[in-house]
Amino acid sequence: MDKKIVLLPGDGIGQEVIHSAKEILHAVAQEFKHTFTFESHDIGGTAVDLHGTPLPDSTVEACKKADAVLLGAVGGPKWDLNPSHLRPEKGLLGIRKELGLFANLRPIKGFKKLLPSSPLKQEVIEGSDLLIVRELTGGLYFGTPSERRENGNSVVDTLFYTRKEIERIVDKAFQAAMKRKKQLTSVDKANVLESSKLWREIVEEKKAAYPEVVVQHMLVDSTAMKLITNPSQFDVIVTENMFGDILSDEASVLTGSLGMLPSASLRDDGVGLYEPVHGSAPDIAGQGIANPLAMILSAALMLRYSFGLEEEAKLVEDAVQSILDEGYHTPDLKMESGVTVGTSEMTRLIADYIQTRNASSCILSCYI
Ligand SMILES: NC(=O)c1ccc[n+]([C@@H]2O[C@H](COP(=O)([O-])OP(=O)(O)OC[C@H]3O[C@@H](n4cnc5c(N)ncnc54)[C@H](O)[C@@H]3O)[C@@H](O)[C@H]2O)c1
Ligand SMILES: CC(C)[C@H](C(=O)O)[C@@H](O)C(=O)O
Ligand SMILES: [Mg+2]
Repeated sequence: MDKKIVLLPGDGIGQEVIHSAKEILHAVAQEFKHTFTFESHDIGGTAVDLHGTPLPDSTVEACKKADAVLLGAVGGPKWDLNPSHLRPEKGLLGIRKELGLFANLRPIKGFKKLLPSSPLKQEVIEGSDLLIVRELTGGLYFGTPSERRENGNSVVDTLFYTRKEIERIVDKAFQAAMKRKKQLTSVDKANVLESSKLWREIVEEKKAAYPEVVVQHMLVDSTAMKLITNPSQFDVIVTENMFGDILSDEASVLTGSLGMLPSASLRDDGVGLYEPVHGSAPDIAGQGIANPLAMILSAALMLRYSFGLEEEAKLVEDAVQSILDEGYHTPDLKMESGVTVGTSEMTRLIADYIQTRNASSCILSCYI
């Protein structure tokens, strides 16, 4: 299979973990005889510095022509005082909107051996395996006007959703639920927000088309509590843009680190941008200790969703589990015992596993 992949490293540890994804994809390509070609483009703060904008037209054009896009992370203190239109985060929101990536899938699955990154008890998190389906191109992030008024002394953000925007993400979530445990939790703030009332109405209407799916509505505040006290009650969660952003970072404690959560940002025709849930982590950038697994697992999602390469995706995921089973982990992860490694060593261990594991299964199949 021949595929053209655009890499958007961005800023901070985005620059480091994107190398890891590329190395893993090289290993996959070599083992399965695919041709993946890579093209890097600027986004975020790096693009502000080089081109005077967080999202150059050349980046948008390249992403539109690509078979898939991998993004590292954007942002950092260097750009914190930039005017709003030059903030690195505008580049990220811009590319999501330009590509029409309305559905952000954030799977949260604990890997064996990893301890939670908080004082949560191991038995609370055991068996938690959920999927947050986050609406990505609407809501507060994109509402207008969002500007200072009264000489800068008052401000407004608008939470705006159309029926169509809610319907398509709710459909996506029902479809995901049909492939999993047929259990859907729709999270909103319908006791206060009009947008949530419309959201709830639409979920109720859509139920008829998916009669096998058991649906519950939950308010976002109590969901935040239940997510870390009884996570195994959840399977698929669907929610609006900002609630999904906050709940997914919270849910990352179940997996041991924010550095473990991958995501796929999709539209309906298979076009996708794949990005870790974490940010540019300025506190550890440049030290070679960033956990590359969220980025590598995002590349696995790309193989599965954009290229239909299930075996390859599964091999990458198995490689991650096996290397963790052997006790190797980056400093952000906690284990009872094990060996602490940096970004490049962790990446090499996974690439080696992919190459040797696939070679041994090939030798075996040659003899059978
Ligand atoms: N998708 C994105 O590009 C994205 C996502 C979130 C935040 N951001 C941006 O990143 C910048 C920093 O934001 P923040 O500090 O609130 O969030 P962050 O996700 O960058 O970091 C939060 C904490 O998690 C740790 N962490 C995150 N990823 C890690 C990894 N792979 N390995 C080890 N530790 C990891 C960091 O060291 C930090 O202590 C901001 O400019 C923010 O806007 C970008
Ligand atoms: C950087 C920011 C705009 C972004 C978001 O809120 O969507 C990030 O937090 C994420 O989760 O991808
Ligand atoms: Mg976030």
